[in-house]
Amino acid sequence: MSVKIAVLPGDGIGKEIVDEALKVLEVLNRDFALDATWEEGDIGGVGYDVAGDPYPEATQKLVKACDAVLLGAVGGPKWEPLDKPLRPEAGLLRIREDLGLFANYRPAKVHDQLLNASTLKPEVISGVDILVVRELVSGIYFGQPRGIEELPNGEKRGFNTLEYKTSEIQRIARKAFEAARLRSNKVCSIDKANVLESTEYWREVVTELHAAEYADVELSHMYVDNAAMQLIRNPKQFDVIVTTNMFGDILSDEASMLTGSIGMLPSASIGVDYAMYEPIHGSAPDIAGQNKANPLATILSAAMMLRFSLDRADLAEKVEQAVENALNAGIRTIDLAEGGDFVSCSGMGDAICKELEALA
Ligand SMILES: NC(=O)c1ccc[n+]([C@@H]2O[C@H](COP(=O)([O-])OP(=O)(O)OC[C@H]3O[C@@H](n4cnc5c(N)ncnc54)[C@H](O)[C@@H]3O)[C@@H](O)[C@H]2O)c1
Ligand SMILES: CC(C)[C@H](C(=O)O)[C@@H](O)C(=O)O
Ligand SMILES: [Mg+2]
Repeated sequence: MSVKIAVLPGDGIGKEIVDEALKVLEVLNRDFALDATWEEGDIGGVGYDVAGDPYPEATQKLVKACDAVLLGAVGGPKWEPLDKPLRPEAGLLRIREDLGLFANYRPAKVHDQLLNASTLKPEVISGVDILVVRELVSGIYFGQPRGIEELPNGEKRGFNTLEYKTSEIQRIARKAFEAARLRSNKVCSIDKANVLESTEYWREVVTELHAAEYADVELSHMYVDNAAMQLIRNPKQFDVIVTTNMFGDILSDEASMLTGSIGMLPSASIGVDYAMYEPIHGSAPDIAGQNKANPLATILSAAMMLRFSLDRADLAEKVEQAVENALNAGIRTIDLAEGGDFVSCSGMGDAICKELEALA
């Protein structure tokens, strides 16, 4: 069956890393009977430059006409002076909202070959396999009112609103419990229920849903400040983490360093009708255009796309195996190299393609 992918490279390293994932898809088309086509669209700063909008209308149409979306990254200093709604990040938030991508899966799995690439001790991280399930279309990112206003005394005030509705908490918690059943059957819900009413309510809803429908899953709750510490102290205690939009953003970047580099963490953002796949990292302006970014997070995001949207779990496994094999062979991008030899971004893409070809 032929499938069509909307490819949105975006800004900074976005094009470099997405190009490597496309090379991998080309090998799958050629040697593994994948029948995928793709069409590129603009998002983020590139969208603003081309169409005056970080989520242009043409992109809105394209993504809705495809089976899945593969995105690189958005943002960069060039667009920081723009008004908020025109900035690249606003485009990313709009595509997530427009496609209803409420569940963001961010797996942090430590590869044994990279134990020494992490800044943490090998014995602390060996065997770590955490799935962060981040709520993606609500919370403080989207709450109203928000803004920056002038007060009567001439001082200014910036404000955002953190809110969660019952249905929004239930649907993300459901996804976390269901994911846990396919893993080690443990969910840790992370909140700040001791201070914030919105997450006090989050805890209440998660607890009720658990009792009513998921009592077979082990559920614990943790405050986010403790969770940030526990992730470093003893990350192996976690299986599935479910949390709010902002806490999930922060904790997933933290969890990425257990794996050695933020360049390793893929993600899947899933809604009812659409799905998008993107690395968790940003556009890395400090290394953009230098062919040295790690493309593995994007290649592994493409693997998640094969599994969840394209009904090709068999090919997802091949890609993941090819990544394992390349790492086993000692291939490293600079972020993983521990001061030793390294390959370029395209060199890593080539190495994965070569390993894939060997699996055909
Ligand atoms: N999903 C997204 O598109 C997304 C995510 C985060 C940040 N951003 C945007 O990206 C821009 C830069 O943000 P930032 O610097 O805070 O975060 P970042 O994730 O872009 O970079 C943080 C650090 O990690 C490194 N890094 C990131 N990805 C890497 C990779 N694949 N290989 C090797 N090293 C990598 C960078 O070089 C940098 O030193 C901002 O405009 C921000 O808004 C976008
Ligand atoms: C760029 C930004 C809007 C985005 C977020 O905060 O969700 C990013 O940090 C991410 O993790 O995808
Ligand atoms: Mg982030």
